[in-house]
Amino acid sequence: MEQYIIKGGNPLAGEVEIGGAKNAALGILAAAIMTDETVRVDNLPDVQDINVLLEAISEIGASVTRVSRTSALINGSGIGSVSVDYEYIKKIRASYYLLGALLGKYKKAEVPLPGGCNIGSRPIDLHLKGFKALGAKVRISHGAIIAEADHLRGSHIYLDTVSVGATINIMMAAAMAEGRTIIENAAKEPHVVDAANFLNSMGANIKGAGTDVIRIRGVEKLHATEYSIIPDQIEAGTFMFAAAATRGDVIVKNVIPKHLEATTAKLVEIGCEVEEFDDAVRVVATKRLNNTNVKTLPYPGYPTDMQPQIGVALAIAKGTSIVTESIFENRFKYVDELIRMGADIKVEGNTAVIYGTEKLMGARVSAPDLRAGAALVIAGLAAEGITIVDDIVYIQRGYENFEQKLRGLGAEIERVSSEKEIQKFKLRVG
Ligand SMILES: CC(=O)N[C@H]1[C@@H](OP(=O)(O)OP(=O)(O)OC[C@H]2O[C@@H](n3ccc(=O)[nH]c3=O)[C@H](O)[C@@H]2O)O[C@H](CO)[C@@H](O)[C@@H]1O
Ligand SMILES: C=C(OP(=O)(O)O)C(=O)O
Repeated sequence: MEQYIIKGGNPLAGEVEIGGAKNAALGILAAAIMTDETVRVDNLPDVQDINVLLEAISEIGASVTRVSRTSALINGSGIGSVSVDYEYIKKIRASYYLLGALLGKYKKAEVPLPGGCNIGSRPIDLHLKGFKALGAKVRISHGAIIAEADHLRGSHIYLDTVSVGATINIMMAAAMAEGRTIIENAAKEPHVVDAANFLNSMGANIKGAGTDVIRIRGVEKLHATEYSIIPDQIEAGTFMFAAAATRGDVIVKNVIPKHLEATTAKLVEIGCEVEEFDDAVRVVATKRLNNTNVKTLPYPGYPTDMQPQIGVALAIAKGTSIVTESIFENRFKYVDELIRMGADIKVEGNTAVIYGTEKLMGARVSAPDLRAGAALVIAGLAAEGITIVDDIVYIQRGYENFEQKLRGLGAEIERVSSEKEIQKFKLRVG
């Protein structure tokens, strides 16, 4: 079991390069198997979830060639099975994208129920409702979802909750259905747009992605493409809050500033300077942060995947802040760990009332999930003394070279796996 050990107190300073968006890449890699021609995907993030999905698609017969750390060639012509039976696939949320991809291409898919971070009950009823509207029969058998159809036919689908996963999944299946599909109340996240752009580059006919009405004209075949994934706005936002919480000065490079608007607005509100460039943002925090209120919402609202990170910053801000989580019911698990570091936070239902404290103290804490884990690392960087974060396997699901990137900004952080290494770090940092 690996841990991060951190000596806090250094303001982060310098430049950090952001990788490709995990949640866009997961949809795009699943969609890549929808053609029998070779697809090249660039700017893949080098994270655990991507490796798991690539293994899963090669397990069903697709050929996957890693041409570099961040690029892969995928050819779906050899797929011999539409049944995804891979022991790790259950661990990732995005395994559900193989349903839409396989159903669209082969009109049949059998995929284990998805896993992912335990941040709420996370039903996939809307995905299944969409597949059914396209004419598929859907059943659950022995922990797997089986969806099949003689023909998929375009349909008018209204999503009663805004869902990123359902929007992308239905878009994939509908891309190869007969006729026209309209998805209403679609999610507008940048990764929805990226998945649509990718499918269009393969010959799909999808219009309106990025608005709440997506129109899809089904095509019979998709073809080869070369595509580069958008930058990860959540990784970027995490570094922006790390800069803020440590009163640092960080240039976050290779981003699309427009995708960071909600994060930037909150950083400015709590007293940071945020300078925007064409493909970078600079975050400067020179004094103690101010309090604010924030509510998570679908894009372009403040992202739920950035909720724990702002929670940590507000824990050391002046005054009282209120954080409302409106997407997932179980996303405050980092709060108990933060309290162990000296934070003063009360959670009631989907609201956390954060009474800012002057400083946090290093402690041994556990990452309860991906973003909460990253937030606890930020807490450790801002805290006085040594913090050890356990269960970093969650963090590795979504952050590439996290500790190297932080070290590049002056953080004292090591990935360790034994008591001996912990002692060595403590001796070194004094
Ligand atoms: C792999 C991936 O991209 N994960 C992201 C994706 O998760 P995921 O695709 O699971 O999230 P959704 O956007 O689907 O979920 C939004 C809300 O809709 C509800 N819902 C969703 C589907 C459904 O069939 N029925 C239903 O009720 C969920 O419980 C939740 O309350 O979007 C979330 C919201 O931006 C992010 O936090 C996750 O990081
Ligand atoms: C919650 C996340 O991932 P997943 O949906 O894959 O669990 C995330 O990326 O923050």
